[in-house]
Amino acid sequence: MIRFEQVTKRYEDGTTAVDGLSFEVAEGELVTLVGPSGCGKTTTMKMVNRLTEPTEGRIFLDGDDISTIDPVRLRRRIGYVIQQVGLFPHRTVLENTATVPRLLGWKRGKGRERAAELLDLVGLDPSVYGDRYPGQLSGGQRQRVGVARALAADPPVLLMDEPFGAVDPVVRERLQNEFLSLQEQVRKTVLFVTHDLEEAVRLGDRIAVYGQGRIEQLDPPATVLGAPATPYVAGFVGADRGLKRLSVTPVEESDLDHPPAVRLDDPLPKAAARLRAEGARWAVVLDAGGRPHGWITADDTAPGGTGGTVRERARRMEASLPLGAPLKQALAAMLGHDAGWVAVTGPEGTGRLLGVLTPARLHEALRRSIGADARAVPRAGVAVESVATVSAP
Ligand SMILES: Nc1ncnc2c1ncn2[C@@H]1O[C@H](COP(=O)(O)OP(=O)(O)OP(=O)(O)O)[C@@H](O)[C@H]1O
Repeated sequence: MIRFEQVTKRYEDGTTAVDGLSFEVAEGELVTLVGPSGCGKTTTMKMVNRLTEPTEGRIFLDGDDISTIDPVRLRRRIGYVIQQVGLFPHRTVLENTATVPRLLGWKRGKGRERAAELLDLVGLDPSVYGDRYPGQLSGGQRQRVGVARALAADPPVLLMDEPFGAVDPVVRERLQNEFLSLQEQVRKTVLFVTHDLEEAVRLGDRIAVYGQGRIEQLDPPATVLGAPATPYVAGFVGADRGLKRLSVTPVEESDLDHPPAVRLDDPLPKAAARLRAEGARWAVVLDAGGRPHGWITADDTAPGGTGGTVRERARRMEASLPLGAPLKQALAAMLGHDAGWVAVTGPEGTGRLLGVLTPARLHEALRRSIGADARAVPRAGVAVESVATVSAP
């Protein structure tokens, strides 16, 4: 959806803000850009909507080289949310939200209808807030209007530059949660700049960790925390802090998925029927005691002539851990076995399968852990970044 090809940006004074950047963001994916001040995050964003032009390299949006698209038309395809929301002070919330539809020449009624819909979507009742002026809103409410306004023309892409940077930690957490559920509904392709690692972990499908002008690692949050690609990334995630987060968060029963399970001694047609009935592409294979043995795909169960049992076609998978084990152990098992899931067993001693943990669910568990910590800290005087000081003993 968005593709950077060897993009470099040198400002006139000789500063190289971005240096040979190549990466891709898939449709509907949310990638957070995180890194220290001045490492080129904002420059990266501004090149996407052509507020800044690259010195070298090319950027593609949905396959189109953006240097060939008129900037005004380009920006209609891209919503932009920044920290200083930039609402017009003398226009009402509804009018502010309808800015882009109006610029696009929509009929006034249609624009206002759409604006009201969006205010609702970001949790602001249009009948209460629509006629207010920005000065009559809290900081968090203003940010919500900023998000609603960026979504007004339904652009496929959103660029968000520290959108929640100016609000206090409690409001920020609420805005993050709201934005996550909003994103589940609208599934935009999002580039999200933050200097806050926790925010990056919580929101990102993947995190791009910036060094000076370049991306040091672009991976799902759990991988960035658990397996930093370079010493720089390890330093940035603060070995202690990131690993502690994974080390102190246990795998819980609610984190588990439950794919169909078949037994080693089941006849293949029975396994095939089970998979068909559940519309699944694979099943966990259990031994006679209900302990995980491995897995089998729907293709593996396809009739091969003589029938036979699951045992003959099952694939071995040894990544397994007990319920309550830390996420770090789960991640290590996934990475160690190059597996897309790990078997989770319990209760104590029996080794019986309870369910499986996938990378996506591991990420959710991480989010849960961050959320729980954020709620546990007192409202005043706490920097949301200080995971090390608020993590469980
Ligand atoms: N218009 C400009 N002219 C010259 N240098 C600039 C300009 N804009 C940015 N820079 C420099 O480019 C580098 C990258 O800046 P950029 O704003 O992209 O960083 P950032 O990672 O977004 O930082 P922050 O987190 O502080 O916003 C910095 O060294 C900055 O001083």
